[in-house]
Amino acid sequence: MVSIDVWNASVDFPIFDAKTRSMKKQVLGKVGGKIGSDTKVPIIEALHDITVSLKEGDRVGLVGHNGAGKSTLLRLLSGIYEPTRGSAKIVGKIAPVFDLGIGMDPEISGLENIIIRGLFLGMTAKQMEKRVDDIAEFTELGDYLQMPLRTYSTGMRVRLALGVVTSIDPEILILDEGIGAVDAAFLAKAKDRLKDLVKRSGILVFASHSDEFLFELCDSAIWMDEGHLKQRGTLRDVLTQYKGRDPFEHMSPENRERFAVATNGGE
Ligand SMILES: Nc1ncnc2c1ncn2[C@@H]1O[C@H](COP(=O)(O)OP(=O)(O)OP(=O)(O)O)[C@@H](O)[C@H]1O
Repeated sequence: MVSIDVWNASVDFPIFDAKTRSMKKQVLGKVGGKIGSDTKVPIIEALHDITVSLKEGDRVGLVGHNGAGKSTLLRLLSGIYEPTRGSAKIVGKIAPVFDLGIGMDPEISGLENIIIRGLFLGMTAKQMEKRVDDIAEFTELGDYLQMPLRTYSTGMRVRLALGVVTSIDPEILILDEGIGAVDAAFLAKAKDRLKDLVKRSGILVFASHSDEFLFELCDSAIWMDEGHLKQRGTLRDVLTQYKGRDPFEHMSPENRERFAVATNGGE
């Protein structure tokens, strides 16, 4: 069984390059951090006293303003950051997808990159070889897959990366919003694959600014605010508090109906 448990965790970033008094003031004024008492180095407390428990089947959206601590929390939940104070326990294999392009080598072909990227996401070479044809078909890149990645346009790279990411079998899937940065037509095609990917995952945590995308993939949510966990609840409740209005108000009737059934068991 997969699980993530975080107890009273804080994550601090010391800012060593803010040496002058005025620069320290500027840094701290912006983010409301605090000066470390021993070192006089300004410290930004990106996460403050977070306690959260995630278990098999959880599909959690992460919302909050810029700088609220979403990316830092995703990295804490992935085991990439250790808490400065408090503790974190992760049971399960993590597939962190923060940047679609990461782990791609521009000098090798698209086909070779499919295997390499899969390895980065915790798959074996054998597993990836079985999926290459399916990924190739999805990307619609044809003969380009034999060419080095540096010859691809940005959009072509995103297709390749999205094809690989949606082919894996993650125990814990941690997605940052960059995944939405694909052209709309291709995203529509990727949506079903993304939904299947989420179905295969034990736990999903997904940071996004898009209500519709959140409703597609998540049923509950966490609202981060200035490094604090402000609210955890159903996706609809959290978005209503966070945005000050019910997200269903501005949705198409079809989506409203679809998401209401998925999240609240009907309105
Ligand atoms: N490596 C780092 N070094 C110093 N400060 C950092 C670092 N990473 C994040 N921070 C600071 O921690 C705070 C939280 O940042 P984080 O990136 O987690 O926010 P976010 O909610 O993901 O924002 P966004 O929506 O803009 O991506 C910010 O004040 C940010 O400046």
